Amino acid sequence: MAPSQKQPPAAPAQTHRVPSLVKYEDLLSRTRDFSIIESTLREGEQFSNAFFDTETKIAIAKALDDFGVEYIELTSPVASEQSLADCKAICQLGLKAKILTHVRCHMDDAKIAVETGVDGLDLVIGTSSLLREFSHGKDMAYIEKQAVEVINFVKSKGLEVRFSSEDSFRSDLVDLLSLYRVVDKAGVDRVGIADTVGCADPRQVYDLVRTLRGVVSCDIECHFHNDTGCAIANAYAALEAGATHIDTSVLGIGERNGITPLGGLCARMYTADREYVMGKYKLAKLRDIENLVAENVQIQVPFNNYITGYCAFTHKAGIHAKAILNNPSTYEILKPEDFGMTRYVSIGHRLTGWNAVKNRMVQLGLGLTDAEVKQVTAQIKEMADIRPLNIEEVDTLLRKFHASAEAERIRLSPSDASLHARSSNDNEGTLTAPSPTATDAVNAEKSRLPAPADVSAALA
Ligand SMILES: CC(=O)SCCNC(=O)CCNC(=O)[C@H](O)C(C)(C)COP(=O)(O)OP(=O)(O)OC[C@H]1O[C@@H](n2cnc3c(N)ncnc32)[C@H](O)[C@@H]1OP(=O)(O)O
Ligand SMILES: O=C(O)CCC(=O)C(=O)O
Ligand SMILES: [Zn+2]
Repeated sequence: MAPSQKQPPAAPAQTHRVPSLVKYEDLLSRTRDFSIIESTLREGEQFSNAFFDTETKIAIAKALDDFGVEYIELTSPVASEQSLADCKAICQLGLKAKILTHVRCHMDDAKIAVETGVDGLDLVIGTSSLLREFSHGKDMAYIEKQAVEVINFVKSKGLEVRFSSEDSFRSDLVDLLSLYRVVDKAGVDRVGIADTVGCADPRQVYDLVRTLRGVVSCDIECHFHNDTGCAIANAYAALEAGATHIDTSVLGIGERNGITPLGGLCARMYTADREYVMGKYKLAKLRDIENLVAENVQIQVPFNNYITGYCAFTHKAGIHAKAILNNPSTYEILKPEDFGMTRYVSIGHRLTGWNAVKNRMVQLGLGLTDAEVKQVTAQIKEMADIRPLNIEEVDTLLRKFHASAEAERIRLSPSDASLHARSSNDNEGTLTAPSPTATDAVNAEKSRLPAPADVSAALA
């Protein structure tokens, strides 16, 4: 570019807003200052397949503690003798995370719970007319009186206490806010909002939490079911509106199809503030925690799971692959290495492109000219029109192609052969080979259909 055409140097990126331009919404937001209440050992135990013996509960609690969640919520000790014993056992582990147990807002339950050694109680009672009529049969006046009584009792024991209204989004708003005002005045540490049936959308969540933020001075916890697919978005909207605590479970397990998943919430919050999330959670442990829980409840980690799904960092189409190899930010919002994962570029299919194939050639140490890479890419596409090839089949094809290209070069001009081979090795810095955490993606490729005769013959 001629000197006269030079652009002025770019202004430094603006990282802080001028105070007068900070919006009220930004001041409310807790997306950079929130806590996770991990409820795999409470809500997760309500998942249809869940049965956690003591040893498993302890392993899960330790893993979550190591990951860095701020709270671990346990099943009510009133549920069974073993639940009581397990609650006590987990309290004795000396974990960094605070241990909570989840009980009905009733003195009988609270009296048992405060003796277990927990750091706090999560009290709950249904406030929607449906639950008042068909679950516990109590009216709002009774609920209010009971709530204050139980809160005072728990506080008198020096424990943290949260009060939550089950089915908040189908409860009367005036009833709800009056109740929360009363419990806030009674000195509750947190109030909870629960979308028990998964009916809420992010806008409703934002409105309710923001309104509540103006009514109570205590912390606000939110619990979102995923029946209509909004559990993560709702959690994010709640934090934007000033909620301070979000309930999660590993892989989202819980009643019906569950709640906000721990991994999904991490992915979302990392996108909002990578350093903050990486600073407080050991993200590379997610995969092991999910595998531990999946194995215990006899499910597979879903293919499209946030972060750890087998194809979460697999890139396929040629246009994507080229750009990814030049700069991964082009098609990745999450950096796989931040989660102990590995990127994988899949090439044995008809959507592949020569840039991706060239990259694989370089990985294999096989030098070809760009024109030759384009030729072998055409061969891959032709074969992959019959069925996709796995990585070993692609490698076989590339090696065969390379050997015959080399032989041809030597035949034509023996002294120039090695020059050709070296000329295309200029892309080494951008390589991405299948590696241990990409093995799921590689194995999936291998397990596809057996080779039809014409494909196998070409590779033989
Ligand atoms: C939305 C949620 O996930 S809330 C959390 C759900 N968790 C659990 O249910 C924990 C596991 N539950 C259990 O082990 C049992 O249900 C128990 C021990 C809590 C109660 O068992 P049971 O006494 O046999 O009652 P059952 O489960 O049939 O019915 C629930 C009882 O709790 C009462 N109840 C429900 N919510 C509340 C509440 N917040 N405060 C007081 N009582 C309540 C109901 O009225 C009903 O009592 P009743 O029929 O004896 O009058
Ligand atoms: O205690 C809470 O806030 C939530 C209880 C619960 O699991 C629900 O309402 O779905
Ligand atoms: Zn729930």
